[in-house]
Amino acid sequence: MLLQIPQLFSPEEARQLRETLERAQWRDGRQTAGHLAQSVKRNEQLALDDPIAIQLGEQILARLGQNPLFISAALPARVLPPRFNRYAGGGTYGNHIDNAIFTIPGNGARVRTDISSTLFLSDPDSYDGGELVIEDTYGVHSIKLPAGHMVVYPGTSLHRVNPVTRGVRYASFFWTQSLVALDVQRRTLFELDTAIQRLTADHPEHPSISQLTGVYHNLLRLWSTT
Ligand SMILES: O=C(O)CCC(=O)C(=O)O
Ligand SMILES: [Fe+2]
Repeated sequence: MLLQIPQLFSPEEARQLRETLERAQWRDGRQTAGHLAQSVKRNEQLALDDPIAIQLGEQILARLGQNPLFISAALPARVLPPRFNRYAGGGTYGNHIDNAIFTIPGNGARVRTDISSTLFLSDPDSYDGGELVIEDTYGVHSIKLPAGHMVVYPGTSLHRVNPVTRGVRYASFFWTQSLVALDVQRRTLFELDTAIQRLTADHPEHPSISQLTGVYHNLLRLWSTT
Protein backbone atom coordinates (compact mmCIF):
# COMPACT_ATOMS: atom_id res chain seq x y z
CA MET A 1 0.00 0.00 0.00
CA LEU A 2 1.26 3.40 -1.00
CA LEU A 3 -0.21 6.14 1.18
CA GLN A 4 0.33 9.86 1.57
CA ILE A 5 0.31 11.40 5.03
CA PRO A 6 -0.45 15.08 4.43
CA GLN A 7 0.96 17.87 6.65
CA LEU A 8 2.92 15.81 9.16
CA PHE A 9 4.56 19.21 9.59
CA SER A 10 3.07 22.59 8.64
CA PRO A 11 4.83 24.58 5.88
CA GLU A 12 6.36 26.84 8.56
CA GLU A 13 7.61 23.86 10.62
CA ALA A 14 9.05 22.26 7.47
CA ARG A 15 10.87 25.53 6.72
CA GLN A 16 12.43 25.47 10.19
CA LEU A 17 13.54 21.84 9.79
CA ARG A 18 15.06 22.71 6.40
CA GLU A 19 16.91 25.73 7.80
CA THR A 20 18.47 23.53 10.47
CA LEU A 21 19.48 20.99 7.80
CA GLU A 22 21.09 23.72 5.68
CA ARG A 23 23.59 24.26 8.52
CA ALA A 24 24.32 20.55 9.02
CA GLN A 25 27.45 18.62 8.08
CA TRP A 26 26.64 16.57 4.97
CA ARG A 27 28.64 13.49 3.94
CA ASP A 28 28.81 11.29 0.87
CA GLY A 29 25.73 9.02 1.01
CA ARG A 30 27.68 6.06 -0.37
CA GLN A 31 29.20 5.55 3.09
CA THR A 32 25.86 4.25 4.36
CA ALA A 33 24.75 2.26 1.29
CA GLY A 34 24.95 -1.51 0.97
CA HIS A 35 27.27 -3.05 -1.63
CA LEU A 36 24.84 -3.07 -4.56
CA ALA A 37 23.11 0.23 -3.73
CA GLN A 38 26.51 1.99 -3.56
CA SER A 39 26.95 1.97 -7.33
CA VAL A 40 23.64 3.79 -7.95
CA LYS A 41 23.72 6.25 -5.04
CA ARG A 42 24.79 9.87 -5.61
CA ASN A 43 23.60 11.96 -2.68
CA GLU A 44 24.61 13.25 0.73
CA GLN A 45 23.45 12.18 4.16
CA LEU A 46 23.92 13.10 7.81
CA ALA A 47 25.89 10.68 9.97
CA LEU A 48 23.61 8.59 12.21
CA ASP A 49 25.21 10.11 15.34
CA ASP A 50 25.05 13.70 14.04
CA PRO A 51 23.41 15.77 16.84
CA ILE A 52 21.15 17.52 14.28
CA ALA A 53 19.98 14.15 12.91
CA ILE A 54 19.25 12.92 16.43
CA GLN A 55 17.37 16.08 17.44
CA LEU A 56 15.25 16.38 14.27
CA GLY A 57 14.71 12.61 14.25
CA GLU A 58 13.17 12.81 17.72
CA GLN A 59 10.83 15.58 16.57
CA ILE A 60 9.69 13.41 13.66
CA LEU A 61 9.15 10.32 15.85
CA ALA A 62 7.11 12.38 18.34
CA ARG A 63 4.92 13.70 15.52
CA LEU A 64 4.41 10.20 14.04
CA GLY A 65 3.26 8.93 17.44
CA GLN A 66 0.38 11.46 17.32
CA ASN A 67 -0.65 10.76 13.73
CA PRO A 68 -3.73 8.48 13.55
CA LEU A 69 -3.32 7.88 9.80
CA PHE A 70 0.29 6.67 10.16
CA ILE A 71 -0.60 4.49 13.16
CA SER A 72 -3.61 2.91 11.43
CA ALA A 73 -1.75 2.29 8.14
CA ALA A 74 1.66 1.25 9.50
CA LEU A 75 0.69 -0.46 12.79
CA PRO A 76 4.20 0.38 13.97
CA ALA A 77 6.04 -2.01 16.29
CA ARG A 78 9.44 -0.31 15.98
CA VAL A 79 10.52 2.78 14.06
CA LEU A 80 14.20 3.18 13.22
CA PRO A 81 15.77 6.60 13.93
CA PRO A 82 14.95 8.88 10.96
CA ARG A 83 17.78 9.61 8.55
CA PHE A 84 18.31 12.70 6.39
CA ASN A 85 19.42 13.14 2.80
CA ARG A 86 20.24 15.95 0.40
CA TYR A 87 20.23 15.78 -3.40
CA ALA A 88 21.64 18.58 -5.61
CA GLY A 89 23.70 19.05 -8.80
CA GLY A 90 22.34 15.94 -10.54
CA GLY A 91 22.28 13.91 -7.32
CA THR A 92 20.21 10.73 -7.64
CA TYR A 93 19.62 7.29 -6.17
CA GLY A 94 19.03 4.64 -8.83
CA ASN A 95 16.70 1.66 -8.58
CA HIS A 96 17.16 -0.36 -5.41
CA ILE A 97 15.34 -2.28 -2.70
CA ASP A 98 16.17 -1.30 0.87
CA ASN A 99 17.99 -3.73 3.17
CA ALA A 100 15.58 -6.11 4.94
CA ILE A 101 17.05 -5.78 8.43
CA PHE A 102 18.72 -2.89 10.25
CA THR A 103 20.30 -2.87 13.66
CA ILE A 104 19.49 0.04 15.97
CA PRO A 105 22.82 1.65 16.85
CA GLY A 106 23.34 1.59 20.60
CA ASN A 107 21.08 -1.22 21.75
CA GLY A 108 21.71 -3.70 18.90
CA ALA A 109 17.99 -4.48 18.38
CA ARG A 110 17.19 -5.81 14.92
CA VAL A 111 14.36 -4.17 12.98
CA ARG A 112 12.67 -5.65 9.89
CA THR A 113 11.99 -2.93 7.30
CA ASP A 114 8.34 -3.68 6.48
CA ILE A 115 7.58 -0.06 5.57
CA SER A 116 9.70 2.71 4.04
CA SER A 117 8.81 6.38 4.50
CA THR A 118 9.99 9.62 2.92
CA LEU A 119 9.16 12.97 4.53
CA PHE A 120 9.63 15.70 1.92
CA LEU A 121 11.23 18.84 3.36
CA SER A 122 11.80 21.05 0.29
CA ASP A 123 9.17 23.01 -1.57
CA PRO A 124 8.54 21.16 -4.89
CA ASP A 125 8.87 24.44 -6.85
CA SER A 126 12.36 24.99 -5.46
CA TYR A 127 13.94 22.05 -7.30
CA ASP A 128 13.61 20.14 -10.58
CA GLY A 129 13.59 16.33 -10.67
CA GLY A 130 13.92 14.53 -7.34
CA GLU A 131 10.71 12.50 -7.75
CA LEU A 132 10.59 9.35 -5.65
CA VAL A 133 9.59 6.69 -8.19
CA ILE A 134 8.09 3.55 -6.68
CA GLU A 135 7.27 0.38 -8.59
CA ASP A 136 4.74 -1.90 -6.92
CA THR A 137 2.28 -4.55 -8.07
CA TYR A 138 -0.12 -1.80 -9.22
CA GLY A 139 2.40 -0.01 -11.47
CA VAL A 140 4.91 2.85 -11.35
CA HIS A 141 4.24 5.88 -9.14
CA SER A 142 6.14 9.16 -9.31
CA ILE A 143 5.90 11.09 -6.05
CA LYS A 144 6.92 14.66 -5.27
CA LEU A 145 5.07 16.14 -2.30
CA PRO A 146 4.85 19.56 -0.65
CA ALA A 147 7.31 20.20 2.20
CA GLY A 148 5.99 18.59 5.40
CA HIS A 149 4.07 15.79 3.62
CA MET A 150 5.13 12.16 3.81
CA VAL A 151 4.68 9.00 1.74
CA VAL A 152 4.74 5.46 3.12
CA TYR A 153 5.28 2.42 0.90
CA PRO A 154 6.08 -1.27 1.33
CA GLY A 155 9.73 -2.08 2.03
CA THR A 156 9.47 -4.73 -0.68
CA SER A 157 9.13 -2.13 -3.48
CA LEU A 158 11.77 -1.26 -6.04
CA HIS A 159 12.30 2.50 -5.95
CA ARG A 160 14.59 5.34 -7.03
CA VAL A 161 15.05 9.10 -6.72
CA ASN A 162 15.30 10.94 -10.06
CA PRO A 163 18.29 13.27 -10.57
CA VAL A 164 17.86 16.74 -9.04
CA THR A 165 18.84 19.06 -11.89
CA ARG A 166 18.05 22.42 -10.21
CA GLY A 167 17.92 23.46 -6.57
CA VAL A 168 18.23 21.20 -3.53
CA ARG A 169 15.97 18.41 -2.29
CA TYR A 170 16.07 17.77 1.47
CA ALA A 171 14.19 14.81 2.92
CA SER A 172 14.00 12.52 5.89
CA PHE A 173 13.57 8.79 5.34
CA PHE A 174 13.19 5.93 7.75
CA TRP A 175 11.96 2.38 8.17
CA THR A 176 9.25 0.85 10.33
CA GLN A 177 8.79 -2.70 11.51
CA SER A 178 5.04 -3.27 11.58
CA LEU A 179 3.04 -5.50 13.92
CA VAL A 180 1.86 -7.08 10.63
CA ALA A 181 4.62 -8.11 8.22
CA LEU A 182 2.57 -8.55 5.04
CA ASP A 183 1.40 -5.52 3.07
CA VAL A 184 -1.85 -7.16 1.92
CA GLN A 185 -2.83 -7.86 5.55
CA ARG A 186 -1.91 -4.34 6.71
CA ARG A 187 -3.99 -2.91 3.88
CA THR A 188 -7.01 -5.04 4.82
CA LEU A 189 -6.78 -3.93 8.46
CA PHE A 190 -6.38 -0.28 7.39
CA GLU A 191 -9.52 -0.44 5.23
CA LEU A 192 -11.50 -2.14 8.00
CA ASP A 193 -10.32 0.43 10.56
CA THR A 194 -11.22 3.30 8.22
CA ALA A 195 -14.71 1.85 7.67
CA ILE A 196 -15.25 1.39 11.44
CA GLN A 197 -14.15 5.01 12.10
CA ARG A 198 -16.57 6.29 9.46
CA LEU A 199 -19.46 4.17 10.76
CA THR A 200 -18.74 5.35 14.31
CA ALA A 201 -18.78 9.00 13.21
CA ASP A 202 -22.00 8.66 11.19
CA HIS A 203 -23.96 6.19 13.37
CA PRO A 204 -22.40 6.12 16.85
CA GLU A 205 -25.09 3.76 18.22
CA HIS A 206 -24.90 1.21 15.41
CA PRO A 207 -24.77 -2.33 16.90
CA SER A 208 -22.37 -3.54 14.18
CA ILE A 209 -19.58 -1.28 15.48
CA SER A 210 -18.63 -3.58 18.34
CA GLN A 211 -18.88 -6.68 16.12
CA LEU A 212 -16.65 -5.15 13.42
CA THR A 213 -14.19 -3.93 16.06
CA GLY A 214 -14.03 -7.50 17.34
CA VAL A 215 -13.28 -8.77 13.83
CA TYR A 216 -10.52 -6.14 13.52
CA HIS A 217 -8.84 -7.29 16.72
CA ASN A 218 -9.21 -10.96 15.88
CA LEU A 219 -7.56 -10.42 12.48
CA LEU A 220 -4.78 -8.40 14.13
CA ARG A 221 -4.27 -11.26 16.61
CA LEU A 222 -4.05 -13.76 13.71
CA TRP A 223 -1.70 -11.69 11.58
CA SER A 224 0.61 -9.90 14.02
CA THR A 225 4.15 -11.24 14.00
CA THR A 226 5.29 -9.68 17.27
O1 LIG B 1 15.04 10.20 -0.61
C1 LIG B 1 14.13 9.40 -0.75
O2 LIG B 1 12.97 9.73 -1.02
C2 LIG B 1 14.37 7.90 -0.61
C3 LIG B 1 15.78 7.56 -0.26
C4 LIG B 1 16.00 6.08 -0.35
O3 LIG B 1 15.36 5.38 -1.08
C5 LIG B 1 17.04 5.45 0.47
O4 LIG B 1 17.89 6.15 1.03
O5 LIG B 1 17.02 4.20 0.59
FE1 LIG C 1 15.56 3.33 -0.53
